Amino acid sequence: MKTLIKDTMAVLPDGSVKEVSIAVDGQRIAAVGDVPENFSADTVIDGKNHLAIPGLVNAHTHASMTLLRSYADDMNLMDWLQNKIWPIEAKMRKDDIYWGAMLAAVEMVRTGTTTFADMYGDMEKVAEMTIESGLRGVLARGIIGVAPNGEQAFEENKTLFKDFHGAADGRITVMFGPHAPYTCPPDFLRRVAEAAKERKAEVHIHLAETKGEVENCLKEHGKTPFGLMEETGILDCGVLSAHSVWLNDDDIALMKKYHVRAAHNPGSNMKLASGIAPVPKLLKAGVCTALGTDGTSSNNNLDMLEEVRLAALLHKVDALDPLAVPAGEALKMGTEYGAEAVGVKDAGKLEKGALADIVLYNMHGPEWTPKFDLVSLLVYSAPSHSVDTVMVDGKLLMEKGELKTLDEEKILFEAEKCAKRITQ
Ligand SMILES: CSC[C@H]1O[C@@H](n2cnc3c(O)ncnc32)[C@H](O)[C@@H]1O
Ligand SMILES: [Zn+2]
Repeated sequence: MKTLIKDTMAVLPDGSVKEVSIAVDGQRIAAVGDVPENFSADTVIDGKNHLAIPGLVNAHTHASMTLLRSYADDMNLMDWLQNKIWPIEAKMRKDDIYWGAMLAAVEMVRTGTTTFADMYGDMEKVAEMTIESGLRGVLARGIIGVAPNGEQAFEENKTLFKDFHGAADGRITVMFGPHAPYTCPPDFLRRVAEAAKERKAEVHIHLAETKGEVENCLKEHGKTPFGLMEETGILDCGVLSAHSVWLNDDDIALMKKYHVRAAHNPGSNMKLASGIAPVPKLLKAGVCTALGTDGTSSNNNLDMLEEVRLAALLHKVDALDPLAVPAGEALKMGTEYGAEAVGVKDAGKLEKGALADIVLYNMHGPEWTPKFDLVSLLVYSAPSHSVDTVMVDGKLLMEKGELKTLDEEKILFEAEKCAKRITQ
């Protein structure tokens, strides 16, 4: 299957914006500009007055938590988890996970996300969503490593890896998902590290999210969460570290040494009042720092353009420096660095040979007018409903606002039904 996106404005890997045509052949980009004259496309997309970017990467979420959107707000992390979220998650069945994930898929495609890194239970249902929607998914079975379900969750993560790693033409990869240092004891983490290493799998974990987590970790283990991860062997596996808010210089040095990738969640960190991650410091230290929404009960949506905007704004006001995270760097965090963080090779850039994960914004409308600087318009002004066309792996998931793989009305209906049942 060959597609030509003709005469679109495009954000290129060096940050410049140019008018080009983009040729896609199978899963990959065949040319950006200088399209060979004999390129015979099956589909031609008119790119005039559109802006093309590499697809947005949500580097940390819990897709099926869409069912819990607006269920528990204005609480801090541990109060929210222990008193509202964990009790209701205990009532969720496989069907709920599936329809919650499908609801997330609709929202992700509509807002320009092409890859998501997910951690939850019953992840074979999220794999099903990934296969059906056409999205790219980096899936981990979230493991709370204590009785009564720790061992079973660990086994389920191994099964998930066996059944789905590399599935859907390589669109699915599987990681191990020990939830956090405060839910997984050190010996359990050691076993997870061994299992991950045996399979050459990576680890997705919440680390250093709150001040209390770090204080308790120091009290109980005499080490920070990152120090503990080094001791237990988790850092040897390749780690996607969600949050990474409360870090000292030694933690940042460990992140650099072990090539830990941070998934910064500005919306969730603000809403749960967790703190402000030292993002400019991480970027300066050369730590790959991507963006995530977290689940929609702590955000409360999956709109990655909003996270790009929050990242650009939050760190300016925190550092009292308008250059702390410039617009172009924030966009890279949501695209190029995102692809690197979740371990998807050859993605996150509009260049020849890259995976064809492409989002087109329709630039007609007040928020896109006038057009001095298209990256500035995208990061500081554009509404996500101007996402017009979404391609993953060379296949169109949305064209001119029309979803190609998902039955939106049925999904909204079923998700509403599931949410009512679990909250009754
Ligand atoms: C065991 S599956 C994953 C688990 O993580 C919970 N969760 C959602 N958001 C956060 C967060 O910000 N920090 C820690 N844990 C979080 C989710 O509800 C699932 O129980
Ligand atoms: Zn999370």
